[in-house]
Amino acid sequence: MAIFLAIKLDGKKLSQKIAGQLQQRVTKLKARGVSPKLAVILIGDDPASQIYVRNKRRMAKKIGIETSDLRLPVATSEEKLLQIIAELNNDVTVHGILVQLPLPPQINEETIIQAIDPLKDVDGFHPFNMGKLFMGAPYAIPCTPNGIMQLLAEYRIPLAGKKVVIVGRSNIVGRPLAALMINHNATVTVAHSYTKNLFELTRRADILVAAVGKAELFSQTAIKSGAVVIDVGINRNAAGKLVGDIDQIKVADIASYLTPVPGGVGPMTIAMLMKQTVDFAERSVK
Ligand SMILES: Nc1nc(=O)c2c([nH]1)NC[C@@H]1CN(c3ccc(C(=O)N[C@@H](CCC(=O)O)C(=O)O)cc3)C=[N+]21
Ligand SMILES: [Mg+2]
Repeated sequence: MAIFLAIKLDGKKLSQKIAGQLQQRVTKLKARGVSPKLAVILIGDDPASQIYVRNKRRMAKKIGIETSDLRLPVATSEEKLLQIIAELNNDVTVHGILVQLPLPPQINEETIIQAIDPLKDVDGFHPFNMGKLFMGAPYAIPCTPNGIMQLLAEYRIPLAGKKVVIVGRSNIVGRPLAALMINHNATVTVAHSYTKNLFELTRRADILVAAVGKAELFSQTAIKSGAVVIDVGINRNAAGKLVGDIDQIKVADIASYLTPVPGGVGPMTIAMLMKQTVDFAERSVK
């Protein structure tokens, strides 16, 4: 069996390169009197959402994108949230709207996602955008899957004809990533909690994407020698350390490429959110 020392798929580095490109586009937009603006709504105190909000504010500032962060109490009603979304939809100075998920139980996620103007839907979660994506003609692309695709492209990792196994079928990651991979001619399998003999399946993958939210679930026995491994998980282990769904140390010895946690998929998600906002702002003046 060949021994690999996985090459790091450096999301932090690529996200900084993308930020530099976006900065130039924002400068041009501002010269034309358009200041790209992203509105973020955060309800409650989901830990992953807190990290996301903090890091995206930082990157937006660096690029020159305006942000308005609205923090609402966990008891906020659906009616109130719908009213805020309607105001943002009608505000011509706002180019992108993002409502942090998950939402508290009194608010229906589907109702909220459908209320966002699809042309301002930076997450790409609206049925219009999901439908376009699944038909192979995307308008807005969900940020985490888009970030994964950009990272694979940067490292020239071919997708056509490759066996891709995605573990996790969320609307945020698994489902839209499957659509993108199909659009790039990969052969895609989506596994989930009902999948039988999970590791037998993942061991056949040329490219494995782990998006289940279970700390270090996948180790050497789950992975083919030389596989490309993408770790989407953000979990806390028993010691309170941020860890992915992949046992990074063990898998680094057999994978050909591996995304670290942190510094892999997370920063790419944010870079794609920024890119989507700038794309929307440019489309608003074209
Ligand atoms: N509508 C919606 N869209 C989302 O895309 C969405 C969401 N809601 N809710 C929460 C999850 C989670 N998420 C993260 C993105 C980046 C990092 C991130 O920056 N990660 C850094 C963490 C580094 C640090 O510890 O600061 C890294 O992996 O390197 C984390 C989490 C987006 N999500
Ligand atoms: Mg995301």
